Amino acid sequence: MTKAAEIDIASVSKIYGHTTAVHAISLKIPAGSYCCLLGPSGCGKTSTLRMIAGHESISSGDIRLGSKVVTDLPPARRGTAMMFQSYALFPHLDLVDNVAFSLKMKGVEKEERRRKALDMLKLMQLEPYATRRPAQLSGGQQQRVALARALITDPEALLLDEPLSALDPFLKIRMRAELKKLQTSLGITFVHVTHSQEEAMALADIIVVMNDGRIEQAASPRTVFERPATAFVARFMGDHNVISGRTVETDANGITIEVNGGGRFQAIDGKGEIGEAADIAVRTDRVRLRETAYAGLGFTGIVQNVEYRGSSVKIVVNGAGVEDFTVIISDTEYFATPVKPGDAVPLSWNADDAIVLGRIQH
Ligand SMILES: Nc1ncnc2c1ncn2[C@@H]1O[C@H](COP(=O)(O)OP(=O)(O)OP(=O)(O)O)[C@@H](O)[C@H]1O
Repeated sequence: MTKAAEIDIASVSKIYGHTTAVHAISLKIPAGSYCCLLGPSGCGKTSTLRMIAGHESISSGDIRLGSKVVTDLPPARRGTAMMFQSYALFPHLDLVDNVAFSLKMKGVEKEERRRKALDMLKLMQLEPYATRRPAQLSGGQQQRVALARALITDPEALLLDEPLSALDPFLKIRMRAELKKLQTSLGITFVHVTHSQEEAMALADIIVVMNDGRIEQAASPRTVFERPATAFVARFMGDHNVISGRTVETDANGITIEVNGGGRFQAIDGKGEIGEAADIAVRTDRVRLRETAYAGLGFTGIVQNVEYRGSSVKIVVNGAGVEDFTVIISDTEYFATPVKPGDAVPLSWNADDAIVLGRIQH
């Protein structure tokens, strides 16, 4: 099982009646990569996954798996396999028959499909439970049966719809590591739908952040986190302050924006037209407290709230026309000289910790 296929989604839309769930998205998922489709409820990630699987028709556009256009092929002929959120196991069948089910549908004769199912159960370390029914297993074991059942068809790509959501937090983290290990050892393309940025960061080679049926950014976890393309991505990934204003200056290094009724802020790495609405992002953990701000790279604000988090402390500040500006500092730094609500504190950051965010048309 070493074959893997690139998935090429070209200008694909999904329209349900009057609702456009997916707006002409284009995306190439490299062969053998772990891709997470990430976004809030209703952003179109499940529709996208189901169109790749063939469980949902494609309203317009094309999907290729490797060199094959699969747009109009039924699920079983695409070379993909899907693992459902609820696992969709048959309660009255034992594990061998659950796992062998799709081979039975394909007309594979009994001995061969039992042998393949047992091999698959062995791969998932479920061999001792082969004669049990799903209800006699733990949540994590049921998930492994669902994986075995999807993988028995020897797919080029495995599609997973919120595969960890039914598990308790402890098991979720353990199964997450197992999924990653499995993907690495099989070498096939995984596409995994999740609304958890932490899960996507932990697993993915490519994170595709979706919002309102569109792709806001598709890049490595590090790029998505350190260089969010849009205000939506910066907010959704968390740990960024988004400052919105209008561009008042531009130069080769970037732009300066002015916040409505407030201060001016510089950011690198972006372009803008004078007078245009613009957003910049500043990492919450890159802001320094009590160092005097120099032009455009900080401001003095009033502390609104202080939250102790153990190894760090979260401080929320208002000032210069910016509300709820969040600063995360280490517990050591905080307790050396604590601040409290009502205190005025200067904040500053380095030029390369403020980046210009793009806007996409909705
Ligand atoms: N069968 C359907 N008929 C009509 N509208 C649908 C159908 N399925 C999904 N939608 C709508 O399409 C949009 C995208 O749904 P989709 O399930 O793809 O989102 P999602 O990002 O996977 O959300 P969730 O995380 O809640 O599953 C939503 O507005 C949803 O209400």
